[in-house]
Amino acid sequence: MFCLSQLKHLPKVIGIGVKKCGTGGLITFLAKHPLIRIPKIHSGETFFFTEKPKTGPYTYRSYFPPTNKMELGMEKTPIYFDSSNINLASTMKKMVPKAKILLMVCDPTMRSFSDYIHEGDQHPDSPAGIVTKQNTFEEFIDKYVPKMQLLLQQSHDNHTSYGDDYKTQIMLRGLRKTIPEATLITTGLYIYHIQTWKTFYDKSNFLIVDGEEFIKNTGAVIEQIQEFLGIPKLVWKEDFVKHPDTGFYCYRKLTEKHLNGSHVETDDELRTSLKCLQKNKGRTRNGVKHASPEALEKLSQFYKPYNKAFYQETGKTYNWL
Ligand SMILES: Nc1ncnc2c1ncn2[C@@H]1O[C@H](COP(=O)(O)OS(=O)(=O)O)[C@@H](OP(=O)(O)O)[C@H]1O
Repeated sequence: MFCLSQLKHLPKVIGIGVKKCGTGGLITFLAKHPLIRIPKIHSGETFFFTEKPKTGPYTYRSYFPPTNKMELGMEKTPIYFDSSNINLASTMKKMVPKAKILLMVCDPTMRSFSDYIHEGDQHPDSPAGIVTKQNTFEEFIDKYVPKMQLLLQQSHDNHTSYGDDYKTQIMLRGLRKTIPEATLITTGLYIYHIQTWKTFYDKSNFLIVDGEEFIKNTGAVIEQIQEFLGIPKLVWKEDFVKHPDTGFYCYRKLTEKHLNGSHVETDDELRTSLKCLQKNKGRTRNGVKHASPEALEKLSQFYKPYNKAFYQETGKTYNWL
């Protein structure tokens, strides 16, 4: 008998994070490409490597829709990047050695505030959600930044460079279990979390995307990713249009009538034709929810040396200092 699961394959593309950097937009817009196929569950998030890696490749494969030789199965689970399991990258490499990895980073200060709002709204009973209900963002920063500074100082000993400090990499990942709400801050210490990925994936299979750039130039970033994945460019810059109210890019396939200008759309027509991300995306970056500039400045000062080290590590200057 013909069995669909026989046509299921392991993914060829995995988005590993970073949480709140735009990973939802990344997978949603990439899935507009006819060769990219994503799991139907949880916005394409399987959590396989954090929840059940021991169940093996057969289980992992079962999450994906059937794909032919040309098609690329893709998932993204933002927590992979800095999960408590330091061996996650090595397990992934063993199971899907040829997968291309997408890492979307963004300004860690803005990421932290976005995560703070997200946990309070989406997971009010989680440790982070409870802390966000009990503290304003400013109070949270005043309590937890000094705590993190102390832990980092104690762990760092005599190390001169940040990234290769294995003890601190382990310590930060361990905080997920001991002080879970601290991840609102520690996830943004990219320089530590990237180390294990660097060990297992070389540049040809690992693309770092800037989430801030993605917000500003969504279509250009999506074009760049298609190049990296080696698939024909079928989703273009021109397929993305800014929503007249939110200012975020949404998808709308460019058609002949747009090209020849035979029909000029009203804002209302535009609103109904756009395929935007769900409503809980875009709460902080366009100022619907805002934090005090002082709290953001404190956090940004805290991240500064770690951002600099990350710039050096990746050989790219982002705009977060
Ligand atoms: N096109 C478009 N529309 C709406 N929102 C956009 C878009 N592109 C990027 N973003 C930013 O994505 C942020 C959410 O990040 P993630 O999708 O990674 O969140 S999650 O980890 O999956 O929960 C989300 O963060 P918030 O602004 O805090 O909601 C957005 O700023």
